[in-house]
Amino acid sequence: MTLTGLPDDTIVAIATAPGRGGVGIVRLSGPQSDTITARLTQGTALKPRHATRVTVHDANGELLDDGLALRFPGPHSFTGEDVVELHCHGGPILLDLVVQAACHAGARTALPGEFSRRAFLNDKIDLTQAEAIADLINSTTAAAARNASRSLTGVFSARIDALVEAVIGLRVYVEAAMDFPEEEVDFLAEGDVGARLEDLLTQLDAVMTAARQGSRIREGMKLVIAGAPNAGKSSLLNALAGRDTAIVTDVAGTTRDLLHENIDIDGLPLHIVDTAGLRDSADAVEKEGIRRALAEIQEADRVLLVVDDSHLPDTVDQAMLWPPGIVPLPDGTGLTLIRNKCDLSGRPSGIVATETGAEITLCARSGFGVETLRQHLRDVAGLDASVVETPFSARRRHLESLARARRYLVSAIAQLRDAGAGELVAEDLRCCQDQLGDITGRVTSDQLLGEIFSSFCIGK
Ligand SMILES: Nc1nc2c(c(=O)[nH]1)N(C=O)[C@@H](CNc1ccc(C(=O)N[C@@H](CCC(=O)O)C(=O)O)cc1)CN2
Ligand SMILES: Nc1nc2c(ncn2[C@@H]2O[C@H](COP(=O)(O)OP(=O)(O)OP(=O)(O)O)[C@@H](O)[C@H]2O)c(=O)[nH]1
Ligand SMILES: [Mg+2]
Repeated sequence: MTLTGLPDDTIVAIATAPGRGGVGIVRLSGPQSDTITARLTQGTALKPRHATRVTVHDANGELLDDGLALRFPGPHSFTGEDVVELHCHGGPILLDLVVQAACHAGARTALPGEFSRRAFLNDKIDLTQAEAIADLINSTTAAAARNASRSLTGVFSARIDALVEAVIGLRVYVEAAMDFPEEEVDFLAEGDVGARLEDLLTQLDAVMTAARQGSRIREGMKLVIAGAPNAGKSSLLNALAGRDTAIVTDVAGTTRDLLHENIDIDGLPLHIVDTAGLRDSADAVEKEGIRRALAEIQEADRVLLVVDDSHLPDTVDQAMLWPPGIVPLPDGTGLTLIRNKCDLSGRPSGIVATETGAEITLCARSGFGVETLRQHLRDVAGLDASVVETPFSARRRHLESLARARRYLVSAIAQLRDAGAGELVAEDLRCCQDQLGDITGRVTSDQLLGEIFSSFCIGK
């Protein structure tokens, strides 16, 4: 570390995906990038930001590869430091040899996320952008990738920065008012502070709604299909997945282990788990299957409780259907009752809202009515196209900070209304600003940085 807290060593890593490929890139970042590259390429001159044909050699001067080198002198590089990329042939053994040669010449191998971390430390990107890089790389649907790209270009950061600016504006005003204790109350009233706080709350809520959707698209929703044996759970999984992934038979107790399937509905990733039918069983294997089913239910965002509608009255108490003796659903877990086999019951397919959630009548075997379930899942995920202007990717971490910022803002509004106390309003606004600052990393602890960047892949 230098006195400024910025790193003074040079890191190296393979930047391309592990495994074989046409081309593989070894990237260096740090003050010795140029001298290390000169050793590897036997001193070939590199014009900044131009590709140059080079031969790459190991510590003994033996030829390793015929490739291209690309030099980005700091601060005009991805990390803000001197960066050199060696575009080699994409063989993993060869690329490792190039990395070893770089290390022999003075570099050290990078930790996961270390390139992005340096870009952050050099103010090239903020935290939401760094997280967007990881999200872009890890996204499993096109919608998630598009959202991450928008966060990377700073769409989310700009929304947070706008909120922070509004908070600062209010803080300045309120703190100025405190300098005139005699007229403080009038000052606050004249400045329309109450209305401005309310306005800020509206803006914050809009960002929260967008962030919640972004987080949903990023993380998806975990759906657990549960119910009595033979209700048609595996048939429903197959209908949602659009292929015969699970074994379906008329033998009660067909599914004994968990079956996982990942699909997406209009870009919303769904992690679906089919489970063993819940019943009292003496069979050791089935018992274990049921134990695993119950454990999955505890982790679910939503449970699809499948029942054979041909044995069911018109109105049912969902709680009564929950198999007796089975642990209740955790708070906050959504429940949708699926009346299956409507071809046998004769009930028209469709959806009705109930006190505790929704009831959907369908036929899993033919797929009739499954589209209604898909639409319902989009709705409960909050993916209402009318809600969001520009979607961006967001994480739980962001939602938590936004929620804390909101609590301080609500408290500030109450302090102003109930006590008219500028000092308390100012303190709440300061805390609110800190929470927002955590999102972009304007004020962030080292521990949080460690958590974020260590989840990256190496070479990023
Ligand atoms: N070969 C290669 N492809 C890549 C990257 C890379 O590092 N190398 N990237 C990285 O992971 C991404 C592109 N991101 C980049 C971001 C900034 C700069 C950069 O040089 N920024 C300078 C100059 C700005 C300019 O000229 O527009 C700067 O910010 O000052 C380069 C790449 C995706 N593709
Ligand atoms: N008529 C009709 N039969 C269905 C429907 N859905 C499933 N079945 C039949 O019901 C039987 C049980 O279906 P599964 O999907 O294996 O049921 P399950 O809930 O996974 O059963 P277990 O794995 O044993 O707990 C099979 O014979 C299916 O063909 C439906 O909508 N209509
Ligand atoms: Mg089954």
